[in-house]
Amino acid sequence: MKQSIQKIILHRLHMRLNNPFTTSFGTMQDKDFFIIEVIDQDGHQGFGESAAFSAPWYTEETVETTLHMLRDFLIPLIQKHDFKHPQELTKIFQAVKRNNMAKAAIEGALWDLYAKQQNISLAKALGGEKETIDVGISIGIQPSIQKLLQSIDNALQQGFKRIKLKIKPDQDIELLKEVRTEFPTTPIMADANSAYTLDDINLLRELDQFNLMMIEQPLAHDDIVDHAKLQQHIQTPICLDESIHSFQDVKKAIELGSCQIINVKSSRVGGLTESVRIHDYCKEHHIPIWCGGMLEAGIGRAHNIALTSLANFTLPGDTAGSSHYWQRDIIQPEVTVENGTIQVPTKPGIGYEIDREALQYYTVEQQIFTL
Ligand SMILES: O=C(O)CCC(=O)C1=CC=C[C@@H](O)[C@@H]1C(=O)O
Ligand SMILES: [Mg+2]
Repeated sequence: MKQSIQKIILHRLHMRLNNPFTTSFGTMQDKDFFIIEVIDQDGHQGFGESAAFSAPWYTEETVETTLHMLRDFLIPLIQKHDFKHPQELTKIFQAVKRNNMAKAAIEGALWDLYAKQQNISLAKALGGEKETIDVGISIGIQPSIQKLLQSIDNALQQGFKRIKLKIKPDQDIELLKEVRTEFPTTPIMADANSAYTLDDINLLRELDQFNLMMIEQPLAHDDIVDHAKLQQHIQTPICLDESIHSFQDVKKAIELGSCQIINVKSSRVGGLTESVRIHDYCKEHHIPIWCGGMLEAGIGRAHNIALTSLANFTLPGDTAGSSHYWQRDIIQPEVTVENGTIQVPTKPGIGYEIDREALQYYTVEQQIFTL
């Protein structure tokens, strides 16, 4: 496939979220990111989207480190090496430690291109089987409990299959009590984004009364040992997010008993190839997984939908429709959710067209690399 590639274009986009997204680390309203376009000699275009935020609060990567990695290391590695399949990139990219979000951005574009060259959907290329996927919604920290209850109610009316809430110290037990009073049986999970330590074990044990589907990443972003200790003291299943950067991390976390569920974000683990490896391993070990989100625009969202079509993505992911995030998305048609489900596209590649006019509207900078 390498020989056929002629050009790589980095489009830098600025897009404003419809609603500010607040976590225990702060509030985000604007997204600065890259669309990576890879063009081959037959005119096929593959697209990927970078996930790192402007500041390193979620992982160590940022928009600027993504640019540095792509421009100075990853694109030169692609220019230098031959490959027939996007799976071979894992090995080629081994020359660069971590920087998984930068790797995933370009790997995703090459997977899309590969699927288009094969004239099959990206979902099929990855081994996906589902025709529709169940989705949930992630609700950021709200200014008041009334606002939160209202947001949950809205989400349920739209049909989302589960609700993810953000919690943090002082906005946990009381908040969940109020939520459970209003919504006693709704499938609800809580994401702590590493806001607690093992000293909070008694408080975290109190969460068991709320019958949550899971608690996501309660302890440190780089821990799997304390999570294993915590899991022995609480009934609520632990789901790991920030702690998982690779297939190896998954193996160790399962072996240690650090979690019962995994949130797979292809950006965080370095791409789709690693995500499929994680999927297959978790399936074999009866660990349910779901696809997380990074407030992506349409291209990243399309990749998430294709990935979620694999069989062991048994729990609803954080994949709301385009209009939840954006005034106007960069794909056509936009992603729509009906009764809490999204149709997996069957057209070649990601299965959505790029809205060139929207892409241009949001673009602030462009760099072209020839091969
Ligand atoms: O809607 C989405 O894309 C999911 C948003 C979401 O919950 C998150 C996005 C990015 C970082 C985190 O705060 C959080 C998560 O931890 O999963
Ligand atoms: Mg999370």
